[in-house]
Amino acid sequence: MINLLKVHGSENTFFLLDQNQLSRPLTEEELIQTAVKITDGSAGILGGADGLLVVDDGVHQNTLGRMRVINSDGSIASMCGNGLRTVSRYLGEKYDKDEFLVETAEADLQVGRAPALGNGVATYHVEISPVRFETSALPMNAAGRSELIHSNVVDLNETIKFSAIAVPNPHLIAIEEPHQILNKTKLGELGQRFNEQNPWFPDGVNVSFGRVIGQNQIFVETYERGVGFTNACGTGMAATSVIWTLLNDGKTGVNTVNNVYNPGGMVQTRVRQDDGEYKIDLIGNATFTHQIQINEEQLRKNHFEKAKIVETGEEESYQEFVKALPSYSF
Ligand SMILES: N[C@@H](CCC[C@H](N)C(=O)O)C(=O)O
Repeated sequence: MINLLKVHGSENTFFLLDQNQLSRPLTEEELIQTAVKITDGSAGILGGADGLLVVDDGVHQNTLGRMRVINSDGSIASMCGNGLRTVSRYLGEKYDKDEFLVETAEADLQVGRAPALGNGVATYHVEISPVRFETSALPMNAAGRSELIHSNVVDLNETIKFSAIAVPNPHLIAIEEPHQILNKTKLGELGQRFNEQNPWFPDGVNVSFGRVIGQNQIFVETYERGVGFTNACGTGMAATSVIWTLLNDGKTGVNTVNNVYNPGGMVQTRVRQDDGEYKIDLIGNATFTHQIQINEEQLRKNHFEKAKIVETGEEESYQEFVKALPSYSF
């Protein structure tokens, strides 16, 4: 029998598969098919999810394991902040380690256990890096601009100022300005437009709106590439924190801890500068909601009907934590 987990970080939901349990690992093509099927709200299980997290042994020395991320539409992502917290918890508990490195598509990232954000809420910190501002890193065709930081690009939208940043997955960020009101309809329109065939983002982009609430407090909502609206996007919140730091509005800064509220809860971010390079610490819940047991043959055929599913009970503590938070929306 193979054990899968249903997990979430700020209610950004995933299935987690450790390939070490399989008699032979699934190929990338097979993993994509599994991701599309299991995350499908009607064909999958437990109402589907936003993506599939695949854990394998690390190839790089000194890493405890490797994480790969497949979005619900089958596209591959280079990074996932909320997912990495849950993978970190999985690996930390499997190997009984508190601080270690996890291999991801572009970097080996420092992760570890952190003080609980709420009663009974397992909490992990993960490093988000590398951070790049070159539009070519997203990639983005930005009318000849090599960087885009809080700028009007009339082609994208006449009034909203955008920033482009790769962490290393691609993000387009708009932080609401005084006297401006950004709304969810606009976020959805932009998210859809930049994730179908379009002249600016050949590979699509995660689009986030941020609203500064107060000193070190911000609300962020994201339309994700390969998924659509999600309750939270860890890399989106990390990327928005970097852009907010660059705005110099006196409400945040390097090395300060921000509370980042999202539709699924709250995480913390700390933007650091190491040797001139930005890195972000993303701190938040790593909740396992369900344990799933499935026969290997059924998993290989993507037949999930006979899977045995057991609730962990962790969601109750997470919901208690969320109940105590202020709630915001665009
Ligand atoms: N939800 C994730 C990001 C997942 C990948 C993203 N949709 C992409 O395609 O880049 C997060 O928490 O960072």
